[in-house]
Amino acid sequence: MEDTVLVVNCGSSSLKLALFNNQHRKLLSALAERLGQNDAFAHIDGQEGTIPLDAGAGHDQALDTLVTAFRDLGLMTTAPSAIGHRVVHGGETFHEAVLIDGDVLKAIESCAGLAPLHNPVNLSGIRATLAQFPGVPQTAVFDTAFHQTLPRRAFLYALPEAWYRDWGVRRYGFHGTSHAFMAAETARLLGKTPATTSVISAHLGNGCSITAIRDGISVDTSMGLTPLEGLVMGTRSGDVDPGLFDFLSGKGFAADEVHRILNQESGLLGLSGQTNDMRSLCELADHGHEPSQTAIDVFCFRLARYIGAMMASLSHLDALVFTGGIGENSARIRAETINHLKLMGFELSPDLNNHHGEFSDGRIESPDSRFPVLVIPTNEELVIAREASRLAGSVAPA
Ligand SMILES: Nc1ncnc2c1ncn2[C@@H]1O[C@H](COP(=O)(O)OP(=O)(O)O)[C@@H](O)[C@H]1O
Ligand SMILES: CC(=O)OP(=O)(O)O
Ligand SMILES: [Mg+2]
Repeated sequence: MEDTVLVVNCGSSSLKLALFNNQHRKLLSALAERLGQNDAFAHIDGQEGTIPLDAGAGHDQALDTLVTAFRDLGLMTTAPSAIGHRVVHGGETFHEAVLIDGDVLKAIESCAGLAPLHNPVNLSGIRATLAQFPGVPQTAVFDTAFHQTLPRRAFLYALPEAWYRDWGVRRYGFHGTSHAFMAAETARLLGKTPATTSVISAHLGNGCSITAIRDGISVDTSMGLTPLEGLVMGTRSGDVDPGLFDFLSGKGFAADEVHRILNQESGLLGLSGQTNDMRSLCELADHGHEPSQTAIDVFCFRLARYIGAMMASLSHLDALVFTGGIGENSARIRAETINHLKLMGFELSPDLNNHHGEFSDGRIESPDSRFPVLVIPTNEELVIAREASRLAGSVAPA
């Protein structure tokens, strides 16, 4: 029986599972969605139909249901030899992936206040696999770890210094696993080494962030204390004027209400009044729905501004790279964004941008562009699987 690695990615309302073999080839993947709601369901890739979940099912129940289904279908005949978890917030405690033990669990718990939508569900995924697979080495891979190299000038807010010293109020940055993968892939595609490659990496999924990577190291990023800062996202506002809070409190809004609206009812959903899904938004805009086009315009303009801002941290640029569901699939969003950056010398080839999937080098810039522009599919799960098997390999067999 070959060794396998199970990768668990608990998002705020979803659970993604993937099983890799010891060559790090993906054998199996599954998704549970709408967790905590009445219509929660799960789906195993390659299988017909969906698996209903109990109304209000949480991450632990979804995980148990999917693992049972894997076993029943004969897709998972032995326990995995390692398990890797995506953990969103590692604070300043974690600079790299770690094997999970009681102390690590406590430390992840202590970061939960900084990522209330993410860390509690990450912990519930870890507890569920600890119960399902006792004795299997489990690894936590942190979104924040790659950004622990940010210089002070990039991670400090201009706030009373004691807030950082006493409470850890600073910019942490997220999606680090994806940005690290982008840096390595860009170097590979350009025939360079990561340590000499400087990249601006735009991860555009439901959550969106952009990172400046100087010679392989994260030196600036758009997300901050929490994954709310920065770019426009599916349901998150990204940057707003902090003066908004006082204004809204004058209108009778409580702090937790504002928090919920900025996280769950803003971004593309808030602007369009229709959907947080970029693909649907593009279709609506094509049918003349003006608020959807406005949402797209605000998204692209904010992104272009941030690409410009990331230049301040670099001494040279090897490539601008797009990834995540939007970055990988939407030629329109890439074109509208790059259109704002003519003065900086970015220019796309419309043909390569529209047909990038047909070429293996990922390049989409025009011959006149000052900088290469690439589209690279991210693979956070693969990175987590590699880290989990590397660290499990360091555990002495019982
Ligand atoms: N062809 C497309 N055009 C525009 N947007 C797309 C396209 N395909 C996927 N997307 C968008 O990608 C986003 C989801 O990104 P993804 O990285 O899969 O999400 P998550 O952050 O949940 O992993 C959605 O807004 C979806 O509409
Ligand atoms: C940190 C973050 O924003 O994660 P996601 O994109 O999975 O919501
Ligand atoms: Mg994602």
